[in-house]
Amino acid sequence: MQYFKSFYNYILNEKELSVWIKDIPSLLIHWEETKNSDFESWKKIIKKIPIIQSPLTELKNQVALTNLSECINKEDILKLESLLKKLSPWRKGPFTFGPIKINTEWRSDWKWKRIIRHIAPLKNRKVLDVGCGNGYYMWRMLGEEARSIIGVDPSQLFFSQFNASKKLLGINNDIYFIPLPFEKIPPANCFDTVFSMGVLYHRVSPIEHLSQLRDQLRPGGELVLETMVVPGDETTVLVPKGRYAQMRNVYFFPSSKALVVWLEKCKFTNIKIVNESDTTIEEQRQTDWMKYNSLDSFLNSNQNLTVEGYPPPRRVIITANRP
Ligand SMILES: Nc1ncnc2c1ncn2[C@@H]1O[C@H](C[S@+](CC[C@H]([NH3+])C(=O)[O-])CC(=O)[O-])[C@@H](O)[C@H]1O
Repeated sequence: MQYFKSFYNYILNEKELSVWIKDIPSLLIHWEETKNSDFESWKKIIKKIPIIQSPLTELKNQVALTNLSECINKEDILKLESLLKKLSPWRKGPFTFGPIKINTEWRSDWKWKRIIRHIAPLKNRKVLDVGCGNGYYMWRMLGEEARSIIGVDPSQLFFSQFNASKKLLGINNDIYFIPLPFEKIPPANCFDTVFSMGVLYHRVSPIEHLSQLRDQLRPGGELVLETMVVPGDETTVLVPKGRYAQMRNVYFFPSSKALVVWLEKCKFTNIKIVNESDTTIEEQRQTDWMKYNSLDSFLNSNQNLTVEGYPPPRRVIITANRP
């Protein structure tokens, strides 16, 4: 409950989100009761993170707390760095907390750069980020002056990383993380922009996922969809037999053209492929903050196939509207 008090206040005051009041609190009570064993230690780490008085933040061009060195001494900065390291692996970022640079597995800022120029300006929009990871993009959305941002992701580690960065950045805007699987969230038909980035290939039923995204949007609202694709025409879809680039729980990798057909089937309009690019080993790599293997270990020696023999990772960004 302690985590969700302000979120409940927010949805109680947002008429269009009041449909969530019936189901979400009971789902979150169940979540509280079934948290994994590491969560308690992550909670203790977050408790030890200092509250910064008058933090100066930068969210438009990066996620940064710029005046940390002026607020706490060198020794406390080292302590803070070791606390944050205990929340590893940090996959999405980077984050700059004064002299502490969280060099994450992904250069998520590069993806944001590819996306931001193609989407409806987020200023004053009500935004939903499905599969929000540790919330990196939520901070960037706030940097674009979105009115409110709700992220949904079942990972308890990412929820903890979000809470750590929220505490450090000292931000009390309407920005909330719901640690549940998206499929459990009732349709609200009210968001101005819904993001689904890096989630579709994890879904057993991608058409259902697209329909659920549509049903969170208001009429005319914008979907920003980012997912992995394979080369091919409208009829091409790869369903890997086992893993893909060593990832488990992956199901459908359509071509971009096939994905457009899926979106049409879900009645989206104004469908635009705005970017398609190969993922490089510079964008996804092992760092001090993510010490497990990364993309270069998941490709063959020529880097022209995954270790399983599939086409290497390529990602598309598509925008579309709910009619
Ligand atoms: N059922 C689900 N409901 C909601 N989230 C889920 C579900 N299943 C998995 N996830 C979450 O979806 C995210 C997929 S990563 C993309 C992160 C960010 N969006 C990015 O674009 O970097 C993949 C990637 O690395 O691209 C993870 O945070 C999962 O916990």
